Amino acid sequence: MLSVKNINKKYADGTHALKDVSLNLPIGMIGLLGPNGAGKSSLMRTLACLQTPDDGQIIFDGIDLRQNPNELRKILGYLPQYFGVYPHMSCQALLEHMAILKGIDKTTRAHQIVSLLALTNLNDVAHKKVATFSGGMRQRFGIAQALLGDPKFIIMDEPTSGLDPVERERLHSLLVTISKEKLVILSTHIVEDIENLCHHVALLIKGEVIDSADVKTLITPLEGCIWQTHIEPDANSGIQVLSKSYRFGEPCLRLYSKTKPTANATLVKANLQDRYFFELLAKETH
Ligand SMILES: Nc1ncnc2c1ncn2[C@@H]1O[C@H](COP(=O)(O)OP(=O)(O)OP(=O)(O)O)[C@@H](O)[C@H]1O
Repeated sequence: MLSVKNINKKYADGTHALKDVSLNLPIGMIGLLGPNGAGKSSLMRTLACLQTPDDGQIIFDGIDLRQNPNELRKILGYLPQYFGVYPHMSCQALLEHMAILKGIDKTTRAHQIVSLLALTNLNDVAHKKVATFSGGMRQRFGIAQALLGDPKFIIMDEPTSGLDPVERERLHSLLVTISKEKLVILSTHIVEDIENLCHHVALLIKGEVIDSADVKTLITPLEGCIWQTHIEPDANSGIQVLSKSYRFGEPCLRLYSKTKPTANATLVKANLQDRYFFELLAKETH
């Protein structure tokens, strides 16, 4: 559905934000996972044709997007990480305004706004100013505006950041609903969001694609090598500690080792976070 070939992006100050990025992404909900500064927003902005890459090709559904940016506008819905709103406009008026800017005719936009307000659960606040919305309501508004024009390709940059658990869950259901028969790219550094929502994940670190596959394929290389323990291994043992979290105040460590690393360690199922931390550690040590 989306094919990205050899994209590079260097900013004016010399930062090489995207290094020969190539990806083949299927339809459905796709997670773009990477730490702060990995290049996720740079890639999103490039895919949305909001900035030009130095080279490379982006093909969506047979359309070369760099050659035909106007075609992209017809099929793209974009929710940026931060978006401004006109302070005095109501939710409904702002959707109307954005629909006009997208060139949607009067009858279609009237229908779409009614259904999008219902989908995003904003009916009751349709006449309130978006500037007065809570973070969650604002993100739901962001999704409603991104869906105007029924786009086939949707880009969402960190849609759940800063939301409370209830709003996050509400947003997750909404994202699952809208990802049917569309390509939805969701950028985040929250591994749990990706595990909950995405069937395919692209892992981006320091501007490079480390891997891109379905979650099971990404985890498989670590199966049989992830161990859990509450006792820190000796610093000189060379055992790789992937993560250290706490449960009820007790430490919980996840270790990577091909053989049983310590007497108290238990073999556990690998998860996406293990793979993510494994790759981060590998990048740090190289
Ligand atoms: N306009 C710009 N000019 C110069 N450098 C930039 C610009 N935008 C981003 N960068 C740099 O490019 C790199 C990638 O940034 P980017 O915002 O794409 O990462 P990210 O993965 O989205 O990070 P975050 O999760 O923190 O939003 C960083 O080193 C960043 O400082």
